[in-house]
Amino acid sequence: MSESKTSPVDLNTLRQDIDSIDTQIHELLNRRARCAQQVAEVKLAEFTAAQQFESSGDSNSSQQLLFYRPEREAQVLERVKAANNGPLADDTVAFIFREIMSACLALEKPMEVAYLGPGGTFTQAAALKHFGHAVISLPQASIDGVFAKVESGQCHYGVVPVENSTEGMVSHTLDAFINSPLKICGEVELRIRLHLLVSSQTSGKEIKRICAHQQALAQSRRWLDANFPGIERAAVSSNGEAARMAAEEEGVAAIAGDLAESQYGLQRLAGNIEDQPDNTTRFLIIGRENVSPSGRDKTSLVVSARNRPGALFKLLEPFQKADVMLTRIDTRPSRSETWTYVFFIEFEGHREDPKIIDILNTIEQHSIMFKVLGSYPKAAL
Ligand SMILES: C=C(O[C@@H]1C=C(C(=O)O)C=C[C@H]1O)C(=O)O
Repeated sequence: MSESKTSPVDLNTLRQDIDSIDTQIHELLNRRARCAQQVAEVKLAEFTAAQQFESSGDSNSSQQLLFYRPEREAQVLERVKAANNGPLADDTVAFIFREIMSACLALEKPMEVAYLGPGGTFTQAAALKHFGHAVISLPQASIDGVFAKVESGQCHYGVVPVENSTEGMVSHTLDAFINSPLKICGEVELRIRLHLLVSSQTSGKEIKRICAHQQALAQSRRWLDANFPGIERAAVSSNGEAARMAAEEEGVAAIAGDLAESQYGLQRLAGNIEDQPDNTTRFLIIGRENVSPSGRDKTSLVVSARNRPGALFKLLEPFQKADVMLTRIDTRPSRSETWTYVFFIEFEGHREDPKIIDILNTIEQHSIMFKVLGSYPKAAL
């Protein structure tokens, strides 16, 4: 005879248990929030003391930057994942703690994050995944617009797409870095799941036109050929814009993600219609401050060498000698001189690690242009 038959657990008792656990979680959450507030007070006191010596009058904006510590947040997320014994999945607990930290930090004043808009795009989803939902996310019309908002100090951080697993690099983002003083402060990876969405007025009726960003159309082309042959497809400026059109025009369907679906109150006719099941986009967090080491970091570098035999080899050799893992390398034509190239190199480690300092010094000697774009924690979610 099974255990549950001899001593059936009563539903009411279970619910009382849940209520009592919730009360404890609630108390602990507020205890944690008070602790985070105290950390903020300590940081502010240290900052104010340091300023008395430097006397560089500073704004509210940089006070907010003082409270937010990307490397510490990455460590918290890694720690909860490592300590997790289930039944909740590691990623699930990390997401919950992501939101807890976001809410604690927003007690001071929510951070403002610029992203490539409009609302409902995957870049907004990436911003919320990285910072949690307590930030204020502000849509910008272009990648340059995102850089400008952060450079001017109007926003604390920015989020821009940098590469897609099926479509390759977003070259505009790489080019923007070359002339910008901003630093890479983090990275986010997002599984891109595309859905066919319609408004309630279109649901059940004929679809006359399917709108989406050209990348989303390309990423679901085979599915569309099989399921909607002969229906007009229109490329629009973003998935968010496609969702807005579907919400307003009868007979229009959009291909977009979860966030656009909920923001525009659309219905899902078909889910996960992307042709590549592991379709992923990587985004970068850009900011004005360097990030301290978290222990699990990456560094991005842009460098240009004299155009002569073995130039690229000379740039890469120090990594091999020091046994440092390269995570990506890309080439872009240099804007200043025809047929010269700049290389974007990404590798594991932080610019303050002694081994990395040596590598960077060697590379700088072999290059005509050299710029560390930033060291930042590897994506933890
Ligand atoms: C509490 C701190 O400050 C902020 C809040 C954090 C949190 O809630 O865990 C973590 C890092 C910071 O963004 C801290 O630096 O420890």
